[in-house]
Amino acid sequence: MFRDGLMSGKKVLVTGGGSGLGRSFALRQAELGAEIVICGRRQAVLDETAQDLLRAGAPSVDIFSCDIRDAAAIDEMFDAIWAKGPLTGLINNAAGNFVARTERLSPKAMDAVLNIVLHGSLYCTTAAGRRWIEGGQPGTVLSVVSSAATSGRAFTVPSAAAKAGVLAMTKSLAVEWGPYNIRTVAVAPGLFPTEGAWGNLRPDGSDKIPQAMEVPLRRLGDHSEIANLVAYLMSDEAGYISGECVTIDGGRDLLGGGGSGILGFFDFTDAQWETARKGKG
Ligand SMILES: CCCCC/C=C/C(=O)SCCNC(=O)CCNC(=O)[C@H](O)C(C)(C)COP(=O)(O)OP(=O)(O)OC[C@H]1O[C@@H](n2cnc3c(N)ncnc32)[C@H](O)[C@@H]1OP(=O)(O)O
Ligand SMILES: NC(=O)C1=CN([C@@H]2O[C@H](COP(=O)(O)OP(=O)(O)OC[C@H]3O[C@@H](n4cnc5c(N)ncnc54)[C@H](OP(=O)(O)O)[C@@H]3O)[C@@H](O)[C@H]2O)C=CC1
Repeated sequence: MFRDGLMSGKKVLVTGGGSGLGRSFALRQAELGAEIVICGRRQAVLDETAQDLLRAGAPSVDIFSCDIRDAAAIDEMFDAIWAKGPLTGLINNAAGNFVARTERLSPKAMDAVLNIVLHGSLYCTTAAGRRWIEGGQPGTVLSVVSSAATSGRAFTVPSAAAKAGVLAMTKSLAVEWGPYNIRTVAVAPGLFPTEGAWGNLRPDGSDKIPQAMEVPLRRLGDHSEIANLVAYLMSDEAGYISGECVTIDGGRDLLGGGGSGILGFFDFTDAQWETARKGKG
């Protein structure tokens, strides 16, 4: 799909790059020739993925055990990265999320999500941007949000609020940092199975309909599809795209806009449609 070496000369930090979608983003860019840095809280996960990244072709891989809720730890990590050579890109991917009734959330529970998604992304973005501006270097920040950033989502309110903040950050900085040749972009994934998302967000009994029925294309996303989109957006081929959020969800968000009450219509028979047309449904 891409020319060989599309990402040669690039050095990209993927937060939460040890597992889930972040791992897939890192692997795809490694295949395309980028130097990769990943961070997360679990050292063993990072160690294992680092080996996979080298096998995939990354010219170099660095790993940092770093909790992105901790601004000082992030600064230390960025100093250590820069000591070996500046990043050209940052992917704000790490996230925390769980389903809960919002009125029952404790302040700590709200903070657990907001501190990772909103504060962590802002800390990492400013840590990179400050260094790029001081060094007169260009850069790209890609943040992984969700359609909840624009449409909201019941039962995951701290995550929806945090993702909305990250999207606002993306659009704001596209303007403020554009003159420094720093691009800020976002992707809004639909359903891409990962242990983290499915473990925290899809408890038994929560699926009233088969998951694929939530999606107009009638299937869940494949990691390669979003990893290719992310690689393109991180590459120089996307050099004139900034402040934009690309939704990659098989049309799911548009369906949500119709409300869950429309789901039954997909199985309507001709007779049912005829009855509805006559106002007897
Ligand atoms: C399928 C559709 C996809 C939609 C968009 C997808 C978005 C995603 O982000 S998917 C990514 C999901 N992945 C993860 O969440 C992985 C990382 N998650 C975590 O580390 C934890 O789940 C965390 C977010 C809770 C943070 O962990 P930690 O800092 O260790 O937090 P504690 O376990 O100490 O809990 C802090 C606080 O939160 C309360 N809490 C935790 N889970 C729940 C819950 N399910 N319901 C209600 N409250 C919860 C916990 O009780 C603590 O509060 P206090 O009791 O007041 O101390
Ligand atoms: N999967 C999906 O369908 C969707 C995903 N998304 C978004 O995509 C991104 C990836 O999601 P997904 O791969 O499913 O999630 P996972 O839970 O599978 O992965 C999350 C990653 O973030 C890391 N992480 C979590 N908290 C921290 C922290 N405090 N500091 C550093 N690293 C942390 C985790 O590593 P560790 O635990 O070792 O710290 C893990 O590697 C997220 O931004 C999510 O909101 C959006 C919509 C749908």
